[in-house]
Amino acid sequence: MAGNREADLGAGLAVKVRTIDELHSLQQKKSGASTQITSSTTPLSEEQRRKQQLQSISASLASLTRETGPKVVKGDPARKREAPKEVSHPVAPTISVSDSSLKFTHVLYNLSPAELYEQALKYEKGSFITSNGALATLSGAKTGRAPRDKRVVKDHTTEDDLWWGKGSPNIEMDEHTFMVNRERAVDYLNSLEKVFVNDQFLNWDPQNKIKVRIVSARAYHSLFMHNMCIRPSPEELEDFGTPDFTIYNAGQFPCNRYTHYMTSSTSIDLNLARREMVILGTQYAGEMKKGLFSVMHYLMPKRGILSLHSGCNMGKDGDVALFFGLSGTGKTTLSTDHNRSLIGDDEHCWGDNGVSNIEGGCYAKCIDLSWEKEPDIWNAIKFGTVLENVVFEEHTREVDYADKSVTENTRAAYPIEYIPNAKIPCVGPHPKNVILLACDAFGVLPPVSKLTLAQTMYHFISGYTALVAGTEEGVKEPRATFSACFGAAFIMLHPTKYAAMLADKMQQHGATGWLVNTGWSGGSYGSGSRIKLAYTRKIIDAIHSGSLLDVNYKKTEVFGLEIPTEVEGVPSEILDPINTWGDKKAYEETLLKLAGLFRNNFATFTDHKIGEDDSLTQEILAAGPIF
Ligand SMILES: Nc1ncnc2c1ncn2[C@@H]1O[C@H](COP(=O)(O)OP(=O)(O)O)[C@@H](O)[C@H]1O
Ligand SMILES: C=C(OP(=O)(O)O)C(=O)O
Ligand SMILES: [Ca+2]
Ligand SMILES: [Mn+2]
Repeated sequence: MAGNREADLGAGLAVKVRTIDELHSLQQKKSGASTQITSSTTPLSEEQRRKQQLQSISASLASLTRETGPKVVKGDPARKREAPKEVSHPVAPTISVSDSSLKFTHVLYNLSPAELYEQALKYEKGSFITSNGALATLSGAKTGRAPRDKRVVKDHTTEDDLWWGKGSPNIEMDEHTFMVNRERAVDYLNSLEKVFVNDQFLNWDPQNKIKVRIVSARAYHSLFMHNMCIRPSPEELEDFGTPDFTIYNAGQFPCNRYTHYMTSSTSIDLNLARREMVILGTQYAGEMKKGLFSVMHYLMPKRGILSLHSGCNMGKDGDVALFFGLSGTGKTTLSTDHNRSLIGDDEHCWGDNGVSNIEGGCYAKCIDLSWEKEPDIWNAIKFGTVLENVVFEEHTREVDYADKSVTENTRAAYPIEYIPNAKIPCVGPHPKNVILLACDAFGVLPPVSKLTLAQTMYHFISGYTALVAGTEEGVKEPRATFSACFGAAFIMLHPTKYAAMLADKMQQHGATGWLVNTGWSGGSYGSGSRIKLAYTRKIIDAIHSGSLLDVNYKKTEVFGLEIPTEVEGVPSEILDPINTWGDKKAYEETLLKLAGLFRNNFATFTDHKIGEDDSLTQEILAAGPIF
């Protein structure tokens, strides 16, 4: 027995392999990702399914103006044992066709975060693991969106459907130019040894789910979209089929300035008829998520569903709040609330059954992030999270969130379930409160005011904020901005269309509108200071609990806003901004200056009717500042 035991021990400790290669082959086992299909139709064999998938990807990457593109094969070119065997082209290329068709492009299909980390760390300069486990990446020369380079194809349908001209974000291009850029992007992607393909979903409302495919050249982009879109289950992926919308992200490669309509080396092109988007000349990952948001702003209203640039959360009693606001006004920060479940931080739909998040992740600003102020966001920065453009200590890899050396617009993209109280699936009932966030750099808007429906519409259409530096290119300090529907950069139809839908839904479901200034108090930017996040949170708490409906109000001059005289946990004197200004005359002047800006901005909307109801249009026009 004793002798045998020794032999057993020896056998148990030694690995049963004969070569090092065999040993390495033991390390990674195939997971049984594919489950038994229980549908009534004849199930496809694993091989048939793979073949269909490859054909679909191959079709996405086909160069439309050439005989063929390269051969598409699945798998990492670095893994020699998966030598390309399968060729998906219907016709075998002959030597008379171009060289590109003789080449192989490997497709890295829906890789896991761990695999994407390895790809990024091995092949993409500027990729590092930070001490919290996140993947730090650099987005290159562009660290914010480029709205002046966003183009939309004007064709016979979009010509009448979309909002064009002054104030519209839709810069026109023609179909031919789109195809020139598309071919440029596809050729660039096909010239690479490998591309990443993500097949994912948008919209948690099962009846209005959209299938998206993202073809990109960087693991960073693939991981970003893995986090930001809804992740399919293995079964859903097997049944994915043809995508409803495809992004070609060739961001490392510029557009050609000799191409008609091009004004810089960057172009983000949307073709609604082809259901495609092409990105050239910018690697800022936010373009992809916001590009898809634009698509939803077109598709959803066609179905009677309102698309919203808002955060959304829900209390224990099922009370839902929407947080509208431009970049940097606090949608992500304030919808991430330890006492409430998070439905989403940025993009939602409001339909007949309630609200649904469009995305599967959050994209938080992380400049000056601290555990004390934003613990949930801090804790979400861990393995799997993409940390864009942050600076870290070279040895410990500890992130310095205060460092703006690369950009002010540093970001973290993480799956929504990284927030502990995320509501999965990300849907909820009809909203009770609609909170309009404005970061007022002039420091004259009250920290909170209760709005009438007409005022809510007036401020929704105005979409005022001081654009905080960073998210859009070339903005170095806060500046007053008006952006219709708090998202003019993303809306596709005329703002009054969305406004009419919002008014209708708010009326139907009895939602209360609020205006919350998360910006300056005690003076304008430069002399005053930003309202403490802790105070804003107290104000938001009082809105959620309903207690703010039961306090006394007074009406402000000029803007005619109803402001509470007290809010629990907030010093009463700051509730009326005039109290916080030392120089009262300067306050009056600044107030009138801002009112003038509002009036000028709204002039473009005065000729438009909002919905069917003429009296509402008149009320909205009267709900602006009076001076
Ligand atoms: N009073 C305040 N309310 C909300 N955010 C504030 C406030 N003061 C400072 N901030 C900061 O402003 C930023 C808001 O950004 P974020 O929530 O990402 O905006 P959005 O999601 O609307 O783009 C965060 O960095 C947050 O810490
Ligand atoms: C990513 C963006 O959204 P936000 O700043 O609203 O979070 C953006 O506007 O580029
Ligand atoms: Ca946004
Ligand atoms: Mn945000």
